[in-house]
Amino acid sequence: MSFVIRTPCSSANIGPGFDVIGLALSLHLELHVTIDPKSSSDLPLNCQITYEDQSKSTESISLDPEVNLITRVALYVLRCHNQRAFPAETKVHIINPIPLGRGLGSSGTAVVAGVMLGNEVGRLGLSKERLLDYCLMIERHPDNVAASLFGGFVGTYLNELKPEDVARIEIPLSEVLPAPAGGIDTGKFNWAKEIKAIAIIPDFVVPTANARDVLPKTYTRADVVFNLQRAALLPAALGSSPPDPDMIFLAMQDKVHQPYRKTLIPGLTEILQSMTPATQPGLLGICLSGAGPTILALATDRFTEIADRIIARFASNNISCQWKLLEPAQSGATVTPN
Ligand SMILES: Nc1ncnc2c1ncn2[C@@H]1O[C@H](COP(=O)(O)OP(=O)(O)OP(=O)(O)O)[C@@H](O)[C@H]1O
Ligand SMILES: N[C@@H](CCO)C(=O)O
Repeated sequence: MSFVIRTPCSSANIGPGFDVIGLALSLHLELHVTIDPKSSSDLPLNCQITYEDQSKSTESISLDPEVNLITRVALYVLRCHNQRAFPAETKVHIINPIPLGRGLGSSGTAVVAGVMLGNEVGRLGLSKERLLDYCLMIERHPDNVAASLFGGFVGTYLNELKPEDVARIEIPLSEVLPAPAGGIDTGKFNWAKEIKAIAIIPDFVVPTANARDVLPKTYTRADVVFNLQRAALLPAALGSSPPDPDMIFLAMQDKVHQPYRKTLIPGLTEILQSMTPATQPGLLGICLSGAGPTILALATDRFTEIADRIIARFASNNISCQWKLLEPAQSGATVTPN
């Protein structure tokens, strides 16, 4: 048996939709999987991992199936279904173009790929809605994993779990969560075909955990209302064709996470304020991608000019960047025979 799991990366929040709104983007993690029970060797947990880095990341990825995030998640799903290891002679070749720890959802994408892998090799036949529950047991916020799993531009939610249920991660999910814990709204939001995403990816890592630690525990009513007003506008603004640049720019403003993350990302405030649709033709809006440090600029044209302006701002803080022109990935995670 041989198959490929393809999972898009994501940009979450898109400004005001902190932990709620996510967008799947056209940069895909691939797992090339073969299972050959006839060949015999003594693989740990029956699994051999090989890794091809196309992301130019400096961080190394473990090839131990009990440590590697993708296979660890697959084992969690398998063990919840009384399967202790991979089927004999499972080989997983990972091809990863997603930069690690930069705000393009590398970990959420790996978690989605991992639950898809567990579902396939264990022949579990779980629905994507149920797979999202497994993702949430690991990732805990739904915006990035829901975008990678379902694809497109999504609004997501979590049901409230009791803390004791959340803590029972080793218990089979069917006992912890008889009903789905979270999901996406009744459908995906529309995305206007003219809008492309420019990802400007600085050459340093911000672990998401650190970027969450700098956020306050409480907010003023004024800041909450500010974000709610803009988050309510955002899907309509980004779904309307032709796009209205002023409406999109306004709808992408945020007071819940970006202002606090400036301590981790030199020049962040200046970059977010450095241009508007009035001063940069083609620009629609600009935000931090995920927990950063990547900047996501939405635009209809002049992509190189917009990227160059943001790269120059980072350069004035001695930070180099790469950039990519991406589009929404509508299909989400897929499995195809090889
Ligand atoms: N393909 C992969 N294989 C194994 N581990 C991975 C893979 N991709 C990411 N990871 C793990 O996830 C970590 C990065 O996760 P982190 O949540 O900090 O950032 P991110 O997901 O890239 O950004 P964000 O959540 O802001 O979008 C990496 O350091 C690595 O340990
Ligand atoms: N919503 C998350 C990013 C996605 O992992 C955050 O901003 O911390």
